[in-house]
Amino acid sequence: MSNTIVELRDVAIYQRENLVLSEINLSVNKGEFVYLIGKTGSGKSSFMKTLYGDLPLTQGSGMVTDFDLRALKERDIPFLRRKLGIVFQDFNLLPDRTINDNLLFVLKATGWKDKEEMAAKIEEVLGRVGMKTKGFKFPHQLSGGEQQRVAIARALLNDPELILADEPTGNLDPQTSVEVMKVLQEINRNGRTILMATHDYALLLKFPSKTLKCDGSKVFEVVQKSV
Ligand SMILES: Nc1ncnc2c1ncn2[C@@H]1O[C@H](COP(=O)(O)OP(=O)(O)OP(=O)(O)O)[C@@H](O)[C@H]1O
Repeated sequence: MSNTIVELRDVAIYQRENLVLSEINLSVNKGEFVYLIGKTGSGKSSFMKTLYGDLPLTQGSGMVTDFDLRALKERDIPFLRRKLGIVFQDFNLLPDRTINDNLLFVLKATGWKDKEEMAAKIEEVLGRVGMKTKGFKFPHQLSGGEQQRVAIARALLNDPELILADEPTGNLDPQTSVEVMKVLQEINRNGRTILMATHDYALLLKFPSKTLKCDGSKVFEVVQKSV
């Protein structure tokens, strides 16, 4: 089996007719933790959207897990998304139901049927993010950091091959950001591949890892200076 989770060759990314990024050549291997950095408007979100099939790939070639992005049809997208865990800046939890029911909703929507298996899975993912005892709460009863932990737990439900996190600490204070980051690091240590877009350079210094930068419509790997 291939060790590569993401492979982009000569990719250009457009928003409508505007070229956002071009000549992208990169791969992400299984088990890596990769940052995607760059100024606001440099194309980080467009890059992430291309990987999860929200922005069609029209130029170059791209593979994400075993999906060919150029050949991706509308009907393939739910299947691609099942191989991915996606975490956003705003936690996107459904406000009208408890944490357990938020997770149950996703399991049912992705084809799970067995009640006991679903309950066990929910307990497992909440345990991984340190939220096992809070499943009965509603999102508004949790802090931002706790809501983001739940969003990460939700991303883990279908054992994704790749976690795409777009500014996951963007709405959190510095200390809470570090806590959420530790959760992501732990998940990565357990073997999961993570690609995280961020503009939080303090986190990069605290948790150094492979870093890709969007700048001047290019994406390139940067070598972090040691602190
Ligand atoms: N739906 C859209 N339609 C047209 N242009 C868009 C759209 N979304 C983004 N853009 C443009 O594409 C470029 C890249 O935006 P993108 O959101 O990918 O940047 P970003 O690096 O994620 O920025 P931020 O850190 O502010 O989220 C910007 O010039 C933006 O104005």
